[in-house]
Amino acid sequence: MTKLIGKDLDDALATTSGWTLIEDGKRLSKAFRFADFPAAFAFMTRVAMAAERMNHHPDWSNSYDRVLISLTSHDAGGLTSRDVDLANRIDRIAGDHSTSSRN
Ligand SMILES: C[C@H](O)[C@H](O)[C@H]1CNC2=NC(N)=NC(=O)C2=N1
Repeated sequence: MTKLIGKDLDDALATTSGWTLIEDGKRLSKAFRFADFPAAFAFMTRVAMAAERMNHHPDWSNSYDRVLISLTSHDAGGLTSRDVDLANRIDRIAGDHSTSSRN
């Protein structure tokens, strides 16, 4: 899988919503907030199953009703289409859990 840089990275990011580039464009990051811990953990459970199906996994942390997610392709040392696909999949799942998401 080739690393996304420059215009290819910009074009791919244009398909995502609310994700922030960090670490010199090597990682995408987004913070989510849910109604409570059970809602946050239900979201994480669904994302975990999607990640396992895609064989592409997030780096994330959870504090009560908040989940902080960052995505990178460890084997490519930067961002690939897998990260963009997973970001969009995560947003669809979050939408099902009526969250207020922000960077
Ligand atoms: C062995 C397994 O296929 C690899 O470790 C996969 C698993 N999930 C992964 N997830 C992410 N984010 N980056 C990877 O390089 C990666 N590699």
